[in-house]
Amino acid sequence: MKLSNIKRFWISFILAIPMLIQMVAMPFHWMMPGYNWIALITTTIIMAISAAPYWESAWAAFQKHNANMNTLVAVSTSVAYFYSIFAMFTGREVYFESAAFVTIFVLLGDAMEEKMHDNASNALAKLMNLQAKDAEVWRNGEYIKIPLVEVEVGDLIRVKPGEKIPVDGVITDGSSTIDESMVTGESMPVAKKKGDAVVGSTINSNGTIIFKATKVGKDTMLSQIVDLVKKAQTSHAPIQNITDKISNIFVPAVLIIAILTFIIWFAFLGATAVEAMLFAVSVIVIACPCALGLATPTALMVGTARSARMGVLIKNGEVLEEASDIDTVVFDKTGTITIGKPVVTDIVGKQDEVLTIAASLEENSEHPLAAAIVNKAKEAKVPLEQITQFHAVEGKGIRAIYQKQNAFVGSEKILKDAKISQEIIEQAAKLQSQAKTVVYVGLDTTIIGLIAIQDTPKPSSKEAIAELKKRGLKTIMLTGDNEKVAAAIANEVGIDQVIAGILPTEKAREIKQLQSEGRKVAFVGDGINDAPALSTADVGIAMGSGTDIAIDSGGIVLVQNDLCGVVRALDISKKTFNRIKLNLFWALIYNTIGIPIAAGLFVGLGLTLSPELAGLAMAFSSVSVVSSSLLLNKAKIAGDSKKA
Ligand SMILES: Nc1ncnc2c1ncn2[C@@H]1O[C@H](COP(=O)(O)OP(=O)(O)OP(=O)(O)O)[C@@H](O)[C@H]1O
Ligand SMILES: [Cu+]
Repeated sequence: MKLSNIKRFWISFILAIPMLIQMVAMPFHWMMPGYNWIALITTTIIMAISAAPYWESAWAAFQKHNANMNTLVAVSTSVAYFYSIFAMFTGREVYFESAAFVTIFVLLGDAMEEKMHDNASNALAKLMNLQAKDAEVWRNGEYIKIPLVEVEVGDLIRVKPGEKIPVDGVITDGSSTIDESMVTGESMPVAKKKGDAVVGSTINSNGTIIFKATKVGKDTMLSQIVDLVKKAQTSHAPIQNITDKISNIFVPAVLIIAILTFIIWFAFLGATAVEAMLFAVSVIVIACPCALGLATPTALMVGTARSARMGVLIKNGEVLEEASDIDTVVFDKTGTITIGKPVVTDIVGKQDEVLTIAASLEENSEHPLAAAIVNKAKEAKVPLEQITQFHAVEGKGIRAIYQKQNAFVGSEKILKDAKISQEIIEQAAKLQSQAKTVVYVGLDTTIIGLIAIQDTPKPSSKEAIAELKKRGLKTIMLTGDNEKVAAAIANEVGIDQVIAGILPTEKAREIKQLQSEGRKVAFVGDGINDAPALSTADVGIAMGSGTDIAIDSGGIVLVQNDLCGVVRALDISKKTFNRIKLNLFWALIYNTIGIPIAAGLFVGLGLTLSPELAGLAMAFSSVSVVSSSLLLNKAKIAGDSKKA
């Protein structure tokens, strides 16, 4: 028979009601008829149902020469129980209620934790239930409704206004606004048109759209989020090692203190054996560190779920602990601080010639700047020419043979011995100071022109950086771009410091350098080519694009492509970790204050603690730890408008 802790708690509690009545009636000198027998029978059932699992676990630990929390529960309850049986048949006073209530109170803590686990997994199950049940899919010349599980990658799916989008995909026809709040935490609906990505389980509000499924089943973004949160909730935080260590010394120490308490009272202070035994049992009960064991997991469970609702996915307790202690935030520039969709703004030199050569080369490049130049060429309708021997010089630019001449496009670093006129130098400096990236376009040893490209900061970057600085964090921008451009952008968004002109491969080294100066560094990047920097930093924060999450790359993943998520991530980590510390404090203070009282040190002041009261205090400390963790749902987090 496998009963849940919650059920066991209620059964035991109901069985214990007669003993409770007797305890209340005691001061009025009323004795329940047949009380001893009633107490013996009900307590025996309670021991069998509720105490036995603790005894078994304690016995298993004892065989391995270990002692754990269950040892304390087992020793205290079995001493009270077996002594009471002995007392009953030798005509002495019984203490069945001590055994029963200590068991019930220990169970209360366990039941609360179980309840929290259930609630947490229910919340996740609810998230999965957000999925549509079926989908309207194009099959054999018409749209037909099929169950969700039968949808395959590549299917064309029609979604009408007010319906749920069944799986992840890309719109092929139509446009609409879509409510993505359940996945991103963003409450504003997002306008989407042909070519835009959609996420399963979000709600289509006003237009009919047709989209092509790209991810189904376990691969959808929602499934991945649920998986990640599940893992995070049951993960371990390093601070728990302290808890484990404390428990390891604690339990044997408590048993020794209990034995000493018994000996001192009985042998030196003139107490009867029964009185001395009750002091010892109280010591064991009050010292039971079950609240200590609840302190970290319950807070982690609430904190990681809360952050997921805001579009911040924290991978595990270790990341959360690190993130609570960050003093420096390093940002990648392109696509992180800026939108990442650069556009050509100025061309210096013979416009058509410069653009033709640059675009002919850039057509072969994957760099974001290349897309800007190729787009501009299309817009200006200049013809592109064939090139040969293309090669990209990482972090510098590109080279190729264009009409038998050496052509190149890139930063100062690619120029080598090309001659630059004073006029070009001045032009470049002027454009750079306007926060525009300047690339040089050259043939053999002459610079034939410049192309200025602008990538504007995201609207939220400035505000997010101001919030970080308000929290006393140092902000640094890391970029391969030129110093002047970097400084201009940094100035625009309020970044403290720039590290510019570095190669992509050097980014991780720059972070190590900061760490060697004693800084605790978070790196924020887009997760595509920043993997080494993300993993070198104490905390790697990877930005998602709102429809795709780079789950592997960072310890923290932001669902939205927005720096406000960084502020939220650091805030919730700090709040959760502080809550863990507070929980540990409360869990320990009960034991520390309780033990001397239970041992009878303050008998002179009339202050004592019976085993039942000790059990109540212990239960109360578990309850206060669990409630304190639940309060994290209510803690104020910047930018979280949703009520928990
Ligand atoms: N395909 C290219 N076309 C033109 N210039 C290029 C190209 N690739 C690199 N460059 C030049 O090299 C510089 C550094 O490039 P890199 O890719 O390291 O960084 P970035 O994209 O400018 O900025 P960030 O480091 O913030 O992503 C660019 O600013 C540009 O001047
Ligand atoms: Cu306990």
